Amino acid sequence: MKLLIDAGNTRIKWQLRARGDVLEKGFASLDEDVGFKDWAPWADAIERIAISTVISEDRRQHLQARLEAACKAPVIFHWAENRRGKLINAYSDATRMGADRWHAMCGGWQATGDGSFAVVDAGSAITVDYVARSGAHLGGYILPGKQMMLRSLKQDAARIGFDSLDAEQGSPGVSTTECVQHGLAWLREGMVARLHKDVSHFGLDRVLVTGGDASGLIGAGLSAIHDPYLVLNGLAAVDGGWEPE
Ligand SMILES: Nc1ncnc2c1ncn2[C@@H]1O[C@H](COP(=O)(O)OP(=O)(O)O)[C@@H](O)[C@H]1O
Ligand SMILES: CC(C)(COP(=O)(O)O)[C@@H](O)C(=O)NCCC(=O)O
Ligand SMILES: [K+]
Repeated sequence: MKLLIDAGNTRIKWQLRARGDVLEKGFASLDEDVGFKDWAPWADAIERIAISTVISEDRRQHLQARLEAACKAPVIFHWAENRRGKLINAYSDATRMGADRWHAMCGGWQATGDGSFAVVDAGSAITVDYVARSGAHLGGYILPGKQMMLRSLKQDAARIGFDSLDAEQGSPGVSTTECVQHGLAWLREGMVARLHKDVSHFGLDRVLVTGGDASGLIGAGLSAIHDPYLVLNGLAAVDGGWEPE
């Protein structure tokens, strides 16, 4: 049995797999013991732990130590690579790319076969990456995520005080709360429109979306396949021995 972990800046996503089948899965806050309790019953049966992460080196070491204390299995970290199979990273220095972006692209490639695709990961930050049918990564974007935007408005402007409000509409707001929350919806709509334009411009066959705020983008009209575990699918393929050609 294998434990797969995608440790992002906000949450970890995990799955227990045996012979490729997903037996258990879940989300947990990185700073709580929730995930550990969830998979504790299987601790003795876990033979290997594979991790894709973008957290700081301090937090990474802490996570590794906790896993090693809870489980005898080896802990293996996988990072972004120059290439894997036909998939070729556009970064000249692949070590600078977030492992989650690379593994999401690997998951997209596995799901799409020889098709081209866009991957959107709406997590702490939002990332967008485009992959051509040949497997060439065309590049991507990094944007602040929903909570990051709200936090920066609250922290960096003295007189923006607002409440939470799950605004789906981008109509002009008539209070601070509405202006901020409708502003987010407005930005989402703009992002979705631009993404659809790029999909047509680059002739991409499909869009895959993941991350905690994926449903917000779908609500704003994003035409995409939603897979909350996309990064883990790519990680599983890489850890399972999918050969870099
Ligand atoms: N239960 C939840 N806990 C934390 N964030 C959540 C939750 N549900 C949805 N979200 C949203 O998901 C985002 C984090 O997405 P996630 O994919 O877990 O990020 P990361 O990969 O950076 O850890 C947050 O910005 C938040 O808006
Ligand atoms: C952009 C990210 C912060 C997204 O991570 P997340 O928000 O999902 O936790 C992460 O992929 C990262 O730290 N990337 C390193 C820079 C790069 O990819 O170029
Ligand atoms: K992520």
